[in-house]
Parts: sequence; structure tokens; C-alpha cells
Amino acid sequence: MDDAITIRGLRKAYGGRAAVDGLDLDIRTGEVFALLGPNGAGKTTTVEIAEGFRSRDAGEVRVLGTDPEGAGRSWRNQIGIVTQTSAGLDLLTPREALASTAKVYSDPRDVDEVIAAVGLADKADTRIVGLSGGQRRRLDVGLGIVGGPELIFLDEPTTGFDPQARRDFWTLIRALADQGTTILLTTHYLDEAEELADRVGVIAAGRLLVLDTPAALGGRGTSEATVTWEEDGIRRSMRTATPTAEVARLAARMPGGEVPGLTVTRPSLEDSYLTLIAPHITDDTTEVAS
Ligand SMILES: Nc1ncnc2c1ncn2[C@@H]1O[C@H](COP(=O)(O)OP(=O)(O)OP(=O)(O)O)[C@@H](O)[C@H]1O
Repeated sequence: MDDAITIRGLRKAYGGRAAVDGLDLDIRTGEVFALLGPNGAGKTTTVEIAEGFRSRDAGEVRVLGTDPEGAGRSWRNQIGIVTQTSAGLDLLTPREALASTAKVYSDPRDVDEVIAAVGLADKADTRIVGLSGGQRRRLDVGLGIVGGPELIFLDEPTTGFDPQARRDFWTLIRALADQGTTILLTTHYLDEAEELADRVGVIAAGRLLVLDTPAALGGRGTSEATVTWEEDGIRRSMRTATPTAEVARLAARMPGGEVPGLTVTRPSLEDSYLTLIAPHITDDTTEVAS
């Protein structure tokens, strides 16, 4: 199957300063892909070019087989964009906003199903002005998916969500992915990328630094592990490339074979990410993760 998004040699400068500087990226059909990178890395610029909302200076971009620059309505019907769409719809209810958005599409989802999927059944007939920030974001997701898109763009979707709302949102995204929807997500939450993404791409200074699965990013899957345990009332730890063998050795010398306080950890996705981007942090990229 063709890739959902193909980007080759993408360039975009603002006032002579490169924001995207020769980016190559392929997003496979049906995958959840997380685009990570520090503030100012070029994520939004790249995504908005793929959405057809910004022009480019150079490079090839194909989204669902079409160049988004100047693409028509039938192409737009196939993509869903989750952004702060509900802003400005204050006097409507979520049901009204979803129903009127659904009318724009040729084959929309059922409005009640969307309301249930985004967890707004209790608020479906409340004016949007009376929704909390997190509830508005759920509605934004609903507005992004009501058209039944093949490809969804999610830009920092869970900013401002409480922990339960984030979990609920992840369940919703996984359900969409299971139905075969391709999802391009930008996020500063590394746990979100780890939870949702099949692959992650890290960009800095407008270039792709690395592309891998969350489990393998930056070699974290094969890097040394830290084993910690308690012995003689002291907390001990060791770094090792063979943690399974070390744990077996520890277990053999402990009474009953149980190692008190045992943990085995490898670098987190955040550790690997911060190591990868450290050489690329400039004055423009002070906030690297939230
Ligand atoms: N409309 C614009 N006009 C001028 N400069 C811009 C514009 N949009 C983005 N830039 C600049 O381009 C660079 C990339 O910005 P972009 O918004 O794509 O980064 P980002 O990775 O999405 O950052 P963040 O994580 O902060 O959202 C930044 O240096 C930014 O200041």
C-alpha cells in the first residue's frame, strides 16, 4: 500500500531563516506516527504544509497521493484535523456543532457515536461556552473525526487534559487506529508517544534526526540496564548489559530466592529523546519537554 504521507526535501524559511531545512519523512498507511522535537523544531510548519494550510519553498509532499497545496474538497474530506475548532462555536451545543460539521462530508460518522466516543454524552446538549477546557478539546477531537477521515492530524491533542481524560483520549485514538485510520500526532508528552505511536520521528532545526519505534529510539532497547535491590539494609545498584543473568545471580543468593526492592530499568523514551536533541538546543528551543 502507498504511504499515507511522503515528504522529500521539504524546505520552508521565514524571513530568510530556515524553519524546515530539507526534511524527508514517510508515514505509512494505518500507523500512528508521533512527531517529536523541541519548541521551534519545525513540527507545526511541517504538519501545516501537509494539511495544505501553508505553502512550501521547495520539496515534494504527497498526502493520500495528492499534493496538499491547492488540493480540492474531495481530498480535504479524507483528512481530519484536530485543532481548537470549537473556539468561536460558543452558542452551539456539541451535538449541533458536530451535526453541522458532519453535513459538510459525503460519508460522515454517526453524530451520537462520535459524542459517545469522545465521552461527551453528558454534555451533548450543553452550550459549548459552558464546557471545561478538557471537554472542549474532546469536542475538538469529535469535530476532527466526524467526517470519517482516513488520516487524522493531531497537534498536541492532550494539552490541558486531566490524567483520566488523557487515558480516555488514548483509548479513543487506539480505537481509531484499530479501525485503520492513519494518525500523525505531534506531542511534547513522551509518555503519550510511547503509549500511542508505532513509530516516532524526532526533528530538530527543521531536519529529521532519527526515526524509530519508541522502544528502540536512540538504542534504548539494547542499552545497559540499571539493576537496583536492597541487601543488608543498603540500597545497591549496578549497570549491566546482562540484567537477566544478574537478577538470576542475585536471586540465587537471597533467602527464598526473592530479591528485596528489585527494579530493572533502561533509559526512558524521555532520556533517549533528551540525549538525541541536546546538541540541537539553541536559544529558540529552550523548552524541550513538558
Ligand atoms: N508564521 C511564521 N512566521 C515567522 N516565523 C515562523 C512562523 N511560523 C513558525 N516560524 C518559525 O519557524 C520555526 C519553526 O516553528 P514551528 O512552529 O514549525 O515549530 P514547532 O516545532 O511546531 O514548535 P512548538 O513545539 O513550539 O510548537 C520557529 O523558529 C518559528 O519561530
